Amino acid sequence: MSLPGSFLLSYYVESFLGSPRPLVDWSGVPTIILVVLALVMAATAMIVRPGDVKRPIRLPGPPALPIIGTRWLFWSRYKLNKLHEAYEDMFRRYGLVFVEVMPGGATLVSIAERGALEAVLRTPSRRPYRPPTEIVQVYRRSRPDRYASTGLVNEQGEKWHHLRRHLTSELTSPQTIQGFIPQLNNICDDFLALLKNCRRSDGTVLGFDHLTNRMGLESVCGLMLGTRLGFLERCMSGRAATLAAVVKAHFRAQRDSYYGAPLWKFAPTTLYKTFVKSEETIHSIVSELMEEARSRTRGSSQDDGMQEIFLKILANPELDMRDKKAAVIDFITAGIETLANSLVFLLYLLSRRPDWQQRIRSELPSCGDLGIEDLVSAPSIKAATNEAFRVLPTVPFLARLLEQPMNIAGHNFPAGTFILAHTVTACKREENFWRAGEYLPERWINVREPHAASLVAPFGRGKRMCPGKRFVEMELHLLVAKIIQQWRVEFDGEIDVQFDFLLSPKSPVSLRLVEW
Ligand code: HEM
Repeated sequence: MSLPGSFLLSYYVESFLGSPRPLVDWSGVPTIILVVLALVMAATAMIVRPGDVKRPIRLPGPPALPIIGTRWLFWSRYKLNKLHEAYEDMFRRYGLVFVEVMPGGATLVSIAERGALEAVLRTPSRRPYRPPTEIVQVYRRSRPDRYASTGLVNEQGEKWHHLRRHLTSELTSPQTIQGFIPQLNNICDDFLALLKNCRRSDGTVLGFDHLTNRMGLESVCGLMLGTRLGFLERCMSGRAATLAAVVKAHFRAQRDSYYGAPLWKFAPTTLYKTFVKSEETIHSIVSELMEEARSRTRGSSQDDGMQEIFLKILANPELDMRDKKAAVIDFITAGIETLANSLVFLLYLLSRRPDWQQRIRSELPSCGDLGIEDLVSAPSIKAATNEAFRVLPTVPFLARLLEQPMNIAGHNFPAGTFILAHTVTACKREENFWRAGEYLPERWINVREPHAASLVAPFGRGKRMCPGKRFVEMELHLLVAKIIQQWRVEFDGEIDVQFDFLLSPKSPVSLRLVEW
């Protein structure tokens, strides 16, 4: 079926299903828009050849069609859940700097050339502009009762700066995060106990990714809400399972709104409804959790690192209560999958290096709680983690809008150009790393040139860098240490990676934890 045909069909199917419309009532406007769109596309496709469409920036790139630009590629040639492979293919076809044309004519420049990446990511900026996810913006702006802003992840300029200043100072403070280590030891021990329970006699853990998701939930909620929530108990509550599922749906809906047909902007499509449902479910679960955490902390004399972040956010008079809640939602959704996926990828890559696992084990005490000093005296863990972030990070590219005109790789780009900085593609190139395609943690201990370390940016760069970085690194190091203290990690074959707005392992993942 033709593309306009599919648009219309999906709209009418959804209309017949008759669910309530979350946007204003357009009554009939979608039909008119879609019919006009279909007619214009059909007419222009007959008279304009793809090569005739003018690119606003003269650079190589896929052929652009009228109205939909180069987006047709993601609806035909490439699969959305393999977007990372699609970009690899486009870099092969068009070179390390190429341009896509978005629906409506704006350009999107993808770069994977070292000089270009360094120029974009190192340009100092007080308020870096990361293009917001439009579907989040549209929905949150339609709910002023719940949201005073579009939130830290999606805000820009002064509003972003205000949120960032008031929400992240505790999270990025080394003292606060190091104060969390006793609780993190407990969370890791509970995760290991859960793994033990789920291990078969040969050491296989089926659905390892689901368990890491629960660990992500428990630790990020623990960090943000200041209390343990029981996601690692043997029988997980329905609420935890729901939260894990809706966070996944939330990411997928964002991915589809970005790269799929932009129909949701005109009509309440299934995609928009899925997004709204996931956002609303997350909002109501997080509201409940915040209430519970508040009453538990009121009644407890517990005075440890865990409560600090939550209580300080709650007590901050500079923030609107809606912004406090939105922040907890954003931190939790930003943290769970990223952390869980990173752990799966790291253990998968380590399974190829039993010798490196031995080396890690030899640097650790044989059992017991681990402190910062134990992690510092095990440099092989840091090397293994850095190398996993180089080879298989969960965020494969960073998005920026240029604040000033810039010359990149010999081309002049105006201010406002939308750039996708593909750090992971650059990290896999031989001119940037010695034996770039291999997982070699030793390169982080004995550097072999070329070694463009600045290209490894799993948490982003500059002032918009991930505020969870310090916490995540500590937690990943602790988890790897505790797992390797007990078991050797094995995995058969290659892991199947898909793009769910983040790079994720295709579920379910099974790996083996074998006694030493
Ligand atoms: C392995 C785990 C994680 C990875 C790989 C990761 C990665 C990233 C990346 C690449 C960005 C964009 C940075 C940029 O544009 O320069 C980001 C932003 C962000 N991350 Fe993370 N993240 C992780 C975990 C977390 C956790 C645990 C939290 C919360 C506790 C968190 C909260 C955020 C927030 C709020 C932003 C938006 C910051 C802003 O725009 O100012 N992330 N993260």
